[in-house]
Amino acid sequence: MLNIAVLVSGGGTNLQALIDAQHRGEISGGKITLVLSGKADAFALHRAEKAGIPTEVLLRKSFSAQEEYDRSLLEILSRYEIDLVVLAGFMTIISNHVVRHYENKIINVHPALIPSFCGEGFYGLKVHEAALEKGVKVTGATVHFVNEVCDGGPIILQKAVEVLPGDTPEILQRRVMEQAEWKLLPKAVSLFCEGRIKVADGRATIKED
Ligand SMILES: Nc1nc2c(c(=O)[nH]1)N[C@@H](CN(C=O)c1ccc(C(=O)N[C@@H](CCC(=O)O)C(=O)O)cc1)CN2
Ligand SMILES: NCC(=O)N[C@@H]1O[C@H](COP(=O)([O-])[O-])[C@@H](O)[C@H]1O
Repeated sequence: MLNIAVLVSGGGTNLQALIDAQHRGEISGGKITLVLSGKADAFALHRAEKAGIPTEVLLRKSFSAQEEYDRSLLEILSRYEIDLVVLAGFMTIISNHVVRHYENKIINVHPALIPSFCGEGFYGLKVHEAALEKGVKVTGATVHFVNEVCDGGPIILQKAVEVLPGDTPEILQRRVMEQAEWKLLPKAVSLFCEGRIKVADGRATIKED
């Protein structure tokens, strides 16, 4: 059974999708054993506590040096014997040092079809604001491994979502969450725990069941 840490910063709807999938028995071979928040007031922490999952808070601004933050993050992940790290609305860029410790063992969900609307500065509603500003007719969500490049890691799963006339960033965000993020992330975590994701030449492939 793999130990899964879910890193959060906000409302935690993607965390909730993972918790619900686990309760439905859809994440075979893995268990959420830690929720770590980058913000002390994240509602995601309440979702974890309600589900009986241990929580930790680690604030980047509490550390003067990146190395100290990295050391603390790695110590927590080691203490909980974490095998897979899931970034579910986590808004801190993970350093190369930490990425190297968990190469192809950190999964992130991004609310756009990478390589569109991604990278530094593209997070939360800002992603959907950019999509609407550009006038795209289709957007979606991407689940990918995390590497040194923000949103640049091997793509695991993607799902397209229609942009509709009259969409606001909030309406579009909700549709992308409902139709894509909350389906893709549990699926990707389950595939990882089943050992069905292989990475070669910077690309991820899914082994047939
Ligand atoms: N090494 C990596 N770290 C992280 C990745 C990644 O792909 N590689 N993904 C992000 C999540 N994310 C997009 O999916 C993302 C998060 C945050 C930002 C961003 O620009 N953040 C701001 C600060 C925002 C805040 O503190 O409220 C910033 O760094 O200036 C872009 C993309 C998680 N980490
Ligand atoms: N670049 C990262 C990023 O923008 N992540 C996005 O933040 C939101 C978190 O919502 P949640 O806390 O309700 O899961 C989600 O839409 C997620 O895709």
